[in-house]
Amino acid sequence: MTREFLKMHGLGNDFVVIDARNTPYQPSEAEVRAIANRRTGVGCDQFIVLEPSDAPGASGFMRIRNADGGEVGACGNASRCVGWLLMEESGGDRVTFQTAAGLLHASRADNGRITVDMGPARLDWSEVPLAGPADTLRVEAVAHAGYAGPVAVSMGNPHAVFFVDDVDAVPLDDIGAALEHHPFFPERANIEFAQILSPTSIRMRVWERGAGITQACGSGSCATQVAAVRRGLTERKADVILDGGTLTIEWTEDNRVLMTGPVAVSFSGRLSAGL
Ligand SMILES: N[C@H](CCC[C@H](N)C(=O)O)C(=O)O
Repeated sequence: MTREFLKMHGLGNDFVVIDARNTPYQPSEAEVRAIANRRTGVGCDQFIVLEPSDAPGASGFMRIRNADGGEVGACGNASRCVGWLLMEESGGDRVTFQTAAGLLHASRADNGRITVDMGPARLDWSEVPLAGPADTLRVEAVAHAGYAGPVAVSMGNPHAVFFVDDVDAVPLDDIGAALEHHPFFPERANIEFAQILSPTSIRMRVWERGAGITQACGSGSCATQVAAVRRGLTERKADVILDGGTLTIEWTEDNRVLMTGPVAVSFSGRLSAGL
């Protein structure tokens, strides 16, 4: 059997997207790894399957798999891509869809950009989760290679945000994996290094759980802005400047995190063999 897919990206964080709302599709971890492989497969950071949803008002369920095959609860850049696809399909300018972390609401913004309400920031240690009670504003138990005390926050997936003076000086290739797998993160973690440029702009680089260094991370940008506001470093709305481009993130007073940025379709294709 073969399946059509769309190759999409948000600021270079790229996805293979399959619409399985009419024909169920639950690939194994090995299948996802093979598709995500940039040498022998299509190549992507995350593999997205759109499934039927029985949640009232939801147009579908977005299943998120990392390149290592694991299923995760949030993927901001892919959420903008799926939101755009669903709005193109309905002709509307807002849409709701389900993820493992809850309902997301997407809407059209200016210049072809998409805004997704990524839901609340989860701030308690047990929600990240961490291995034990800790002050998530500065997790002293997490230290490696001279970096210590990140802010821990969940956007439906775990993040550890380190604030540094110069992100480009951080040897992310060398230390990302050790931090992702730090024992204080029982479900591993996405690792962000952030440099405050002004009260309304942050430069950030990311090592993603299950994917490594990516060009951009939407949920990581949300986590970074929440962390910066909690530390008193930025206003509630700021631009996060990533290797692949810029996202605008607002953490509202009623604890919703709104992410705005572009989406792009790279190409379409067909997957075959064992699908
Ligand atoms: N690139 C995604 C994040 C994927 C998170 C995934 N790496 C995880 O394990 O949680 C984003 O734009 O939010």
